[in-house]
Amino acid sequence: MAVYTHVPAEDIDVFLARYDAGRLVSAKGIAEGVENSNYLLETTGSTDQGDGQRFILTLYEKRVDEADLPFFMDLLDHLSVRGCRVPRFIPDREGHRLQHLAGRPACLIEFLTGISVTEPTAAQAQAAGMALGDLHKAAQGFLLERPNRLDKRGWHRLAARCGKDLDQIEAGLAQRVSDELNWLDAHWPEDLPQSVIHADLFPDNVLMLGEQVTGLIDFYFSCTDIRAYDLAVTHSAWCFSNDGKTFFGDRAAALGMGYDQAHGLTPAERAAFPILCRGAALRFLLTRAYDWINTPADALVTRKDPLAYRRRLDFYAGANAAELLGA
Ligand SMILES: Nc1ncnc2c1ncn2[C@@H]1O[C@H](COP(=O)(O)OP(=O)(O)OP(=O)(O)O)[C@@H](O)[C@H]1O
Ligand SMILES: N[C@@H](CCO)C(=O)O
Repeated sequence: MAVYTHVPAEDIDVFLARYDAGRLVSAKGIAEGVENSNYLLETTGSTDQGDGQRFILTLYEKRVDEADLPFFMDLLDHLSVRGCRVPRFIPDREGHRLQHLAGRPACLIEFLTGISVTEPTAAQAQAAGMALGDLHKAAQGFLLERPNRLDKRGWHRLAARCGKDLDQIEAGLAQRVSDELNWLDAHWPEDLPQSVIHADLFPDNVLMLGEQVTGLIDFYFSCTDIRAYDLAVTHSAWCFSNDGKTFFGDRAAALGMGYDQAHGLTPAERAAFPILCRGAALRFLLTRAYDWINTPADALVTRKDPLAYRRRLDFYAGANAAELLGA
């Protein structure tokens, strides 16, 4: 589930009155997601904003810093103007995109159609690769910057906060993480091109109709970092079974092909790709491990399995760029 903050329908109706979005017809809490509270709103509205008369209402909970919201808002406007299917933040009649509701920062957001796939096909992975390449092209010229709090230094901080509790998840995991951090410190590429990246392009953040991408959502980790690292994150999320036990080479080759069609990797990015994938695997291993350790087992939020990413890490540690991206 992801409705941490319950808002009475009457309050949503009052909130909506600030916008040219019509009156509330229904408000349903959205179960998916773990970070924020999301509602799907239907309105009577006559408006040229949003897709039909549906909107997303997001209340920001723990990990999103209110001070970062202008970066996300301006980024989505920039990408949208350049043809990317991303949800814009909707301004109220006075031009304000950021509001407060039930004591939380809250925004009304464009609704995009589509569903997120759970078992992507190679053709869907190719479409996701193209959409990521298009995003990187469209991001050129976006001048705002946001540091990646989950960069290598952030991984060290997270590992320190998890400490020996990592061994409660799996015997030897604390040492494994420490060894990997040392290896990445010695090998992480420092001179690859940087840009704004999505940084969390999992299948649940890509809306699709069949093999067409209809929307990229959940930009709340977007930041400035190594551009090819974004492809590594996407690779880690799209090219394995959920438990990380099976690598799907056909999806990986298709993802790489799609990215090449839209943007492409330089030889240096390609050579560094296995290292970037190790970093991506460690990043999700650590955030999942931190949540695992700090979320009670009986909490309403389903904890994601950190070991699914330890297995990916093992795989990446033995792989070369040709295996990961197709010849
Ligand atoms: N603009 C949108 N258009 C259509 N559906 C959306 C939109 N934004 C969010 N959703 C729906 O809400 C769900 C949760 O959104 P989102 O992924 O942003 O939540 P979150 O709490 O940030 O979760 P997480 O970070 O765990 O992915 C999505 O899976 C999707 O079903
Ligand atoms: N995509 C992340 C969760 C939130 O970003 C994961 O699967 O661990």
